[in-house]
Amino acid sequence: MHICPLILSQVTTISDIIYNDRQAIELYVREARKVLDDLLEVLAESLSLERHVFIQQFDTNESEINVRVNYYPPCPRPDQTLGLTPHTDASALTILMEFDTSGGLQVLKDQKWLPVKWPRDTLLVNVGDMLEIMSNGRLQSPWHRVVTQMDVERFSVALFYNPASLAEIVPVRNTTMKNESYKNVVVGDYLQHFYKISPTTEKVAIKFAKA
Ligand SMILES: O=C(O)CCC(=O)C(=O)O
Ligand SMILES: [Fe+2]
Repeated sequence: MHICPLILSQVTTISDIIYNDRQAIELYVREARKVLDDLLEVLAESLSLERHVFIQQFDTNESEINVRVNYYPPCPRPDQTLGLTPHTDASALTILMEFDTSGGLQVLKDQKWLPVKWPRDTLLVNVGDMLEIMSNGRLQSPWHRVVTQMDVERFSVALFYNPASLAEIVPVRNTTMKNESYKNVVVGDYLQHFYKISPTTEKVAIKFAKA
């Protein structure tokens, strides 16, 4: 469901009909945006960068928030069926909410799929490709997937935070650091590329933004 900018969100979607509570979602989105903006500043500081380097790339009126509701029904053959295929999020940051603690989200680390530890009643924040590009690789978007389970259904809500579609994101540069591997990229161009080649079997979409 497209939420921000508001001008694009007037269309009634199937999610409106199913969840019938747009106001609650909009309130959630407003509050989430504050948390995300704080996080962008704190993440920059944690990398010894100027506090504003990431957040300045998000226009207050034009930056985009999209919400996806994921439903994973119980599955008789979890060994043969994934809930969500392996991917990175194209966003800058994603906030994930799940409605029970049944698990299912996994992240690839050292070539192994590991269950993500997700304490009850907590939100999970995921770094997406656009923040990897903006941070010039100092932050990495994880390759993740969701597995199904035989007797358990699961809901999650993913909130994706992106700079405006026409914005050109600019990777931070620091001549004393190695690994300056990304170039400027227009958000809309990146998204178009990302969805054109997705799904993939490894993290290839982001090569589009390599210098
Ligand atoms: O369901 C989850 O926990 C993860 C969802 C996710 O990765 C996504 O929607 O991009
Ligand atoms: Fe994801």
